[in-house]
Amino acid sequence: MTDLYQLTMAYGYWKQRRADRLATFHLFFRKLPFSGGYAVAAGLELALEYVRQFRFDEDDLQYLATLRGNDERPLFEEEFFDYLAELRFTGDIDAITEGTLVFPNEPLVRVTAPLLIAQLLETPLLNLINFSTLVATKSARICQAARGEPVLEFGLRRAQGIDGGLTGTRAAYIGGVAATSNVLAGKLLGIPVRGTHAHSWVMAYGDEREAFADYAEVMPNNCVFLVDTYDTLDGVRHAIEVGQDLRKRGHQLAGIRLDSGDLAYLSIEARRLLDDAGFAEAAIVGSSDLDEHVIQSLKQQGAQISIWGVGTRLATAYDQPALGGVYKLAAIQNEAGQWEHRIKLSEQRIKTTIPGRLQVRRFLQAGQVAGDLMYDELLGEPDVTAIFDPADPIRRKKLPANLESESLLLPVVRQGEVVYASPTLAEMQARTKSQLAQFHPSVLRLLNPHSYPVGLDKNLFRRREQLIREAHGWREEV
Ligand SMILES: Nc1ncnc2c1ncn2[C@@H]1O[C@H](COP(=O)(O)OP(=O)(O)OP(=O)(O)O)[C@@H](O)[C@H]1O
Ligand SMILES: O=P(O)(O)OC[C@H]1O[C@H](OP(=O)(O)OP(=O)(O)O)[C@H](O)[C@@H]1O
Ligand SMILES: O=C(O)c1cccnc1
Repeated sequence: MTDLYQLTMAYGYWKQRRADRLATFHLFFRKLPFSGGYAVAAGLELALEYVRQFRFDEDDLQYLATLRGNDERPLFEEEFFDYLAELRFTGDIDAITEGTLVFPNEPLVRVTAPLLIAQLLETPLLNLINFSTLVATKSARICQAARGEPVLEFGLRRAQGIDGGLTGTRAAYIGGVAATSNVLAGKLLGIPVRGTHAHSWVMAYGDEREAFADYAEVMPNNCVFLVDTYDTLDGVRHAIEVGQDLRKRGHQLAGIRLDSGDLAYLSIEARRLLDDAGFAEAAIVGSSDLDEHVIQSLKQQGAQISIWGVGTRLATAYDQPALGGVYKLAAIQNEAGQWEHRIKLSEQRIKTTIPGRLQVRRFLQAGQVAGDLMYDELLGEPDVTAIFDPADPIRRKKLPANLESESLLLPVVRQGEVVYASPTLAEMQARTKSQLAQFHPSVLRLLNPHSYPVGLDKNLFRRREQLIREAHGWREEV
């Protein structure tokens, strides 16, 4: 599971005897998704499982042997397959744990390994981390808009294939949803599952009251009636009537679901009808193309929805279909075994990479985050006096002395062995929640958020500026 060009480079490194030089790569994104103020890291456990299982099977090699160049000769020579057959991941990986809030340019994953294998991991790591981080972020935004009320993930039918559905549900759960309609995710990942019924149940009967009554007969302990098939408020009245019968049988009407029309108006009216009939405990589930913006607007309108069903726009990260995470070489050993920095220039300053072997230190002040400082372990201990914006040399944030801090990149693989026990998904979800509590609301707001200070320590900033000058062939500082 990789792109062909990773294998063409791997072949080249092997032939040119560069395969075993140690190199450090960073996986990071440059721009926050959804025009938001934060992202939620996710996908690490999946990436570690990939690394654990990494190897070329016999049938993989047989397939690669069929590939031809433009002269119809084999692309790879036979001995390369003997090499690949023995190849295992032998390097080190450090990574930011799932559920951590992350920001542009910070390495979410750092790989230090023989060049050939570190390169081969580019595509799978990006595939596994990008989508999960994107959906976990979307989920956190949606849950934030719901202000602690349960969000149910209903997106499987619109997800990008089976794996998109499963991975999407996993990430949505890390971001904060309470449960999913996705039974496969329940079975395989232990995520709580919930479900109501569809319009087809009511349409199969024609008579709505009879449909609700029959449903209540077979499933008295899971009655959330979808009331909008014909006339929504009549539907609420029918739900109440069946709820009264349920009570006589010793059960409770769990709630109703609204799936069309003006959800603010209808939920307020439905709440009144339910309360007047003595069903104050019955929940009102709202669904219908919801996302964080619609939920926020409904809240502002006083909508009486207590559970939010969100499908398409969550599972597909509808307004931004991809996170632009990249994987860049930042340092490599030379022939003598000494580490050298590497930088990629760009006309856009923000796209010029950050060289070195990076660690991220997050500073805390009175329980709230103060800023993230990236530094280069190859240059030694960080200078913790200020955070320099890599995109703008004028912008820097001074850090008070003796602040509490935490290193975000943790050792997860050492010499090819996974040394990190992934937390449970529920623990990852709890981490997202506790992380969100550490950030100022101005960073978290959905519209035009304040940008959180993330940058380089003085040593790395200077080193990078020097490398930029050298790469341009400028000798003097201007
Ligand atoms: N009061 C409201 N304020 C803002 N947005 C709302 C409000 N009520 C509903 N919406 C949103 O407006 C959109 C309405 O969608 P649309 O007009 O396509 O049809 P619908 O009412 O859901 O009916 P149907 O499903 O039958 O097509 C949905 O995204 C819904 O979440
Ligand atoms: O709107 P979403 O956020 O994707 O939530 C899931 C939707 O899936 C179901 O209906 P479906 O979309 O199949 O049909 P409908 O649009 O006609 O209700 C459900 O009734 C929700 O409307
Ligand atoms: O259980 C539900 O209400 C549900 C499940 C999937 C999609 N829409 C709604």
